[in-house]
Amino acid sequence: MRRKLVVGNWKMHGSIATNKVLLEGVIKGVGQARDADYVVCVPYPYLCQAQHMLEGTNIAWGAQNLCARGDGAVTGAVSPTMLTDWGCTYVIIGHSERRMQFHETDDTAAARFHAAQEAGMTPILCMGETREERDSDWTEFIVGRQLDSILRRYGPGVLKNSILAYEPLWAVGTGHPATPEQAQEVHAFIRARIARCDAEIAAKVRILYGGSVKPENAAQLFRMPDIDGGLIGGASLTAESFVPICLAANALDAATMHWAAAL
Ligand SMILES: O=C[C@H](O)COP(=O)(O)O
Repeated sequence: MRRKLVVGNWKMHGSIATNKVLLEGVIKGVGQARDADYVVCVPYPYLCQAQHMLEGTNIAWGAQNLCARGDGAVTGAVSPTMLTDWGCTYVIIGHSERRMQFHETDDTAAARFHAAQEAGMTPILCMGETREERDSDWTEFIVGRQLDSILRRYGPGVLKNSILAYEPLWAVGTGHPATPEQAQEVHAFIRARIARCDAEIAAKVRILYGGSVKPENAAQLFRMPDIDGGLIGGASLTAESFVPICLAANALDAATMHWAAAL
């Protein structure tokens, strides 16, 4: 039984004042929701604020990127141990915005994925195809390549302590999410590809869907058999939209767990 997980990715949004309102609302809204896991990935300058406000709650915090190297002469970079110093337990790796706008590659994503694990964090590896790639029927090729960049370097064992996220670029920030069936198809493909290496790990790894998830569509997406929660961008910026998404995951998980326990 895979526990549902909802991760908010604030991207480059926030201020000390607005974060305070948002986090207070999220703590109030999901503080009692213990049947799923919740994380917020905040911009670096707000890690201190996240730690201060979330320590001792059921909401974890993380970063949106890291440098694969240890402390050293790398101007502008943030090392894995700097993140763990602020209590980060998760870090997003290979988000499409990093790949497109900062020229990050499968190779650099793999190195950062590994560095995050070495520092004791759980990396959230993002994968997904563009609209053109989907229209050319390349979805499995692109997502398979992104997944294989990790598998072929480190083997399936590294997926024990990691999260995968399918985020089709055509759905990110567009208001046009993948249908539950479209997302399920790719999630099932990812799981089957891992199962070729290790069936047990494939059955256990959590695969999130990201791309225009809203309170209105979250439950339908999360109900699909291979979708284990969501990576939420725009809708994670207010408690009014993020909390219902978190609660959708919580309610589904609670219902599924009670059902499974009754068998
Ligand atoms: O990391 C989050 C994704 O990029 C999804 O963003 P979105 O929910 O604004 O579409």
